[in-house]
Amino acid sequence: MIKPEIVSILKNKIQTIDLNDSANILVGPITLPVNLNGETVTFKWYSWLHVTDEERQELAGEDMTEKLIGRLAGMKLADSQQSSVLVYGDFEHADNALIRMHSICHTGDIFGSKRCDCGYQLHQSMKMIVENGSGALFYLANHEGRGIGLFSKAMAYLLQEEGFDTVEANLELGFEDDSRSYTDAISVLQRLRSKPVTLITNNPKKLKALKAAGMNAVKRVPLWGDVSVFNEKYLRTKVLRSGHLEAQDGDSLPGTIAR
Ligand SMILES: Nc1nc2c(ncn2[C@@H]2O[C@H](COP(=O)(O)OP(=O)(O)OP(=O)(O)O)[C@@H](O)[C@H]2O)c(=O)[nH]1
Repeated sequence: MIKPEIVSILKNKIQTIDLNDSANILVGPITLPVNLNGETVTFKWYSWLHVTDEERQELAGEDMTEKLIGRLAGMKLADSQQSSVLVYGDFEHADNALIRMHSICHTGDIFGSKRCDCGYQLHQSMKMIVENGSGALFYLANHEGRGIGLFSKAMAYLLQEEGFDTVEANLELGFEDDSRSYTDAISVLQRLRSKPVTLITNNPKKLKALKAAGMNAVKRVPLWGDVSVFNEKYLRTKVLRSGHLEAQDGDSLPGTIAR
């Protein structure tokens, strides 16, 4: 039996976002003070849970929060992946909002690996959002290795140590180069803001995904940086093989990544 006071604390912080054949259950906002380059910056944090159509129907009704809490302990959510979003400023109403759709990178974001530019992009985009005054960083937890998962990424890294590039390594292991979906994140974005956004990315596929979801007024700002001998080939492969838009004069870096 879930105590009524527990339900009443959580009820107003849980909402369902319906998709065609499934749903996302969004929880938040939660106050999240973050250490950003030595300064404390306060974000509003949300996480969401993707549920199937069947689960949505089972949870439906006035007592949805109670039913959800009742199932939570049995759902083994730590064994799967849930994504989240850090929101800054008056995200719903601000005229200019910067968005980052950041694919999880255990090695780059957590360990600070220099084999990719992910850790740099994560921290730099948080900084850009705060400097802009409004924005959101979506941290997409089922995107590891451009959708192949951490274990497979470890295997892909071993192939890369033998000379395969990042795209070839994915293909040799039986994956597509890029199998990421932005549908869930876009549904959350559309719930939190209906005005135009500017996307921080070098990847035109991300812009295309937002436009395909009906968000026509989307602009882009590039984000290149932290180029080193360890990731130069990886970055060049993104431009040459994965369709990333190369740096222009005036972008932070890298002059070395040329066609
Ligand atoms: N399969 C594979 N994935 C990698 C490798 N290095 C980084 N990643 C993953 O690539 C994802 C980031 O994708 P990128 O192609 O670097 O960049 P992007 O997100 O498409 O584009 P930007 O928005 O410009 O950053 C993260 O999920 C990383 O885990 C690699 O060598 N092989």
